[in-house]
Amino acid sequence: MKSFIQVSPESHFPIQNLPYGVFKPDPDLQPRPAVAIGDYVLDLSVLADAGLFNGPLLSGSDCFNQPTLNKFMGMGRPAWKEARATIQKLLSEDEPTLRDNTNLRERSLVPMSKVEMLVPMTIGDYTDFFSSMHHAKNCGVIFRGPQNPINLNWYYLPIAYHGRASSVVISGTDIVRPRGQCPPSGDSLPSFGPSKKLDFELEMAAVVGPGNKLGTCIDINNATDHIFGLVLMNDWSARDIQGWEYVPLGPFLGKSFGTTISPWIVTLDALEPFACDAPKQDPPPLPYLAEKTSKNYDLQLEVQIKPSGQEPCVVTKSNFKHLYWTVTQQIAHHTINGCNLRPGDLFGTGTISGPEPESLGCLLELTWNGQKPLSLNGKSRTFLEDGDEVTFTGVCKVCHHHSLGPNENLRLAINLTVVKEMVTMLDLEHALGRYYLPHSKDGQPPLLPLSLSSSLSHPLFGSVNMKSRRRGSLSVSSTSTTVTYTFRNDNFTPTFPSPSFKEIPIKSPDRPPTPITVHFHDDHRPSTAAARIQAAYRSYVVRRLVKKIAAVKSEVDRMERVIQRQETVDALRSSDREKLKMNELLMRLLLELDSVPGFDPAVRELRRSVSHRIVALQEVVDGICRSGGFRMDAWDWDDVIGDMEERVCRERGGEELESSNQRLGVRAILRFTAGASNLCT
Ligand SMILES: O=C(O)/C=C/C(=O)CC(=O)CC(=O)O
Ligand SMILES: [Ca+2]
Ligand SMILES: [Mg+2]
Repeated sequence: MKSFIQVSPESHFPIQNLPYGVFKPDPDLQPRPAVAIGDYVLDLSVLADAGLFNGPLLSGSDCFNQPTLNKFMGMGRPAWKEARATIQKLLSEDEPTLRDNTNLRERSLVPMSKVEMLVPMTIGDYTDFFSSMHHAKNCGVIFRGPQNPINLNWYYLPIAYHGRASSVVISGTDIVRPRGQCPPSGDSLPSFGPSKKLDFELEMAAVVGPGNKLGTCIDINNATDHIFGLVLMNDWSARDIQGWEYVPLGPFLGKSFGTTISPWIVTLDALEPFACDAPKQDPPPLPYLAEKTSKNYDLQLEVQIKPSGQEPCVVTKSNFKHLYWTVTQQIAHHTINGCNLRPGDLFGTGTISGPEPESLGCLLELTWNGQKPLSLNGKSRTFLEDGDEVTFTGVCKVCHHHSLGPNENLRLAINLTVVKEMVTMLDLEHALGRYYLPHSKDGQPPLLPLSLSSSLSHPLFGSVNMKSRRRGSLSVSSTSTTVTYTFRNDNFTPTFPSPSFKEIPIKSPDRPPTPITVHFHDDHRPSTAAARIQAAYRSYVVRRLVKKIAAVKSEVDRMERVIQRQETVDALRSSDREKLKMNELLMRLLLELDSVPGFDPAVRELRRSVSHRIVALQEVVDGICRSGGFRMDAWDWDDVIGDMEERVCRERGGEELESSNQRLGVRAILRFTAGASNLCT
């Protein structure tokens, strides 16, 4: 079959392909569905308006007068076949309807170079599988070592994670280098910053057709009818962020910052001539995953990286046929629990790596996690750099047993994506700086992130609740410098109709003046005013100090949780360095508390209770280290606590112990030991 439109032999879009997409002919016009033919996009809304979709399923349908393809996708294979037959006929060289109608041709055929392509469907859900055995094996060796690279479950079910649909973007969209936490190396704490291991993942993705209702499943042998077509997909991955965060719940921020798809969806009808047998599965799949015929497509894939200002280099060549789990098995598995699929849902295949070293689908594998750099234009390269353009190409080549002419290479669309340094860096830095302190001035490692919200809502603070309101502050760590104070606690009834405000700057040696606002109501006598100012100032200072203690307390909570973990116990027992580190951290918390002046009894009490908890933790750490090779559950906790009490009494004086158990932190130890033994049973 040939079109009346000239299609060059190199084109991805001969009349045999006719992939679907959505485009805008002009920034001000509505998006509309199209197919690609040669160097043109064919506007399906124009053909529909001209009444040219006149088959039984499509005549009268508005599926091509939509800004996305979801409606058409939901109509199912019979409608897709009818549309393909109509479009192929309209474009064929012998058919005069479009060929000889200049006006219709001019309105419906738009040069591809002039249009903007959009993500062609609303993607409600996006799932990314892990279906190439070569990829799974290589990742397993890299992440977990060579002993047992592939978990047993991988051989029984198509593993996947739920990806983020809202960050799926169309080819050509800049990808911002993500920032995040990267794993600790050696004894350091996790670091934070732009990812240094930004990677591509060579994937394809299936776009779901009709889908299924919640509570039903799709039979494996009908699953093809739920696949509208395939796109190329790049699941951009930040390997350093991913490696730190993915245990135990799987990929999260290391992959959610962007996923690129090609603009054109190639239908399974177009791919049919290139179907081939999928790999034989051993062990055989469970019956719900066993298909009568298990098909892949012989679809050659290639990735090029073009460093900024340089020539592109091909870095890998793979093939869709290497997938172990087929897309139909993915669909059957995804729905076997009754999970519903909807038109437009996206199913990533997972990185498609082949068996050869030059057919690996991502830089993680190609450079073995950066240990074996590639050479790009003579320069050594491990991961992606800013300004790189990554291009995926998929091509089905003519096979001799299909009588396709020389024009009839079937090519999939190009995916062209530029990576740029992120633009929102400043805002993000600002927002994160409050929670994560990269380095303190003295070069000490930071205290780990402090969370104030949990501490402030802790009952411990009930007695110093001052009913303050913060103005304009949504965040608990707001740095708002205005404290608005009403005198509820000072025997004033808050029923004044229109209070006036005064700002009173407070000077302190270490920070710029901070105004606080005092509400004056109908009583303006100087003595009352002075008393109120004093009270307001005092409350303000108390709150500042409480906040400081709260931050330390929250860190103590965290340390208590950390110390309860068996890994921590093991590390403390086996390494003096760990013990030293832990003691230093606890000591720094004590010093931090010491810097809080205790002129107010409530503040003093609070400070004391937190410092006693730290002392108790120090005792627990000592106890753990002294307990040598025992397991936590084998300890005699009564002895441990008895020892501690005795020692604390000896060192700090008996009366304090008698005055309150809680103050000595013994209750904290008891709580801790109860938690620890629960943990171990
Ligand atoms: O084998 C592992 O422990 C982990 C592997 C991965 O996380 C690989 C990966 O990035 C998943 C993907 O291909 O999207
Ligand atoms: Ca992936
Ligand atoms: Mg992704």
